[in-house]
Amino acid sequence: MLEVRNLSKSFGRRTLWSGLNLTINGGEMLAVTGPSGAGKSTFLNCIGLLESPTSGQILYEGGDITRFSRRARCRFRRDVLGYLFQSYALIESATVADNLEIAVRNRRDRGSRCREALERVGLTGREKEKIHHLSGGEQQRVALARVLAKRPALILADEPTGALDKDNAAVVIDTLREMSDAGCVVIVATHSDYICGRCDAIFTVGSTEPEQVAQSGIKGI
Ligand SMILES: Nc1ncnc2c1ncn2[C@@H]1O[C@H](COP(=O)(O)OP(=O)(O)OP(=O)(O)O)[C@@H](O)[C@H]1O
Repeated sequence: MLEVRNLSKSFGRRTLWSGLNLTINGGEMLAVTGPSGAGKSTFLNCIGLLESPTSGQILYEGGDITRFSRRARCRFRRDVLGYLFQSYALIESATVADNLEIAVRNRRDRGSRCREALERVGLTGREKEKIHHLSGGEQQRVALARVLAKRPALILADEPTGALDKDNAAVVIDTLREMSDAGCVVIVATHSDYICGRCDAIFTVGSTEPEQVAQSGIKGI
């Protein structure tokens, strides 16, 4: 379970957002929306420990991750978190297989997990290709396969379909929905009404609590 309590973020004198509260359980998928510049990426980056909030708490399984030591932050990123960026964030000069294998710590099932993940995103047989030879849609499917192979409990996806055509976007959203249904906490920053409709709740950055889309346990606190 992830809880955000009274979270605020300012850059200098500019307050992006303040007093954010939400609770999201495993098995739930939350859309984070709001106008360009509202601070969606910054919100995800605070949860992903890439940025620090100005005040408030982010609790994961009861522990305040904003107070983690350097070592605990590394462990959290390594063991819990999966990040999917609009810009893919792959190692371009490396192969598809290299980009996936780096995400799986357990050597014993590394090969099978990577194969399964590539099959799920429709890239079986492409293991030896270099990332920079792939199309944008294929690169995002590799990034998605990397998250699948890693099997994180918390997935942060920042505009994951922003640069994709309809078919590739559908693979990404269907897969994130499946991972959520399998028990992950999934948070997606998006401008897309379609993606908002696939989520259990919508959180508009700038408001203080999420709005329900369907029956779900996500609630403001
Ligand atoms: N390190 C920083 N220092 C100062 N300002 C920053 C920093 N990072 C982000 N900002 C500003 O914070 C605001 C919110 O940025 P952010 O990328 O979180 O917005 P967003 O809602 O994700 O936007 P978009 O929908 O366009 O991606 C922007 O005006 C940005 O310039």
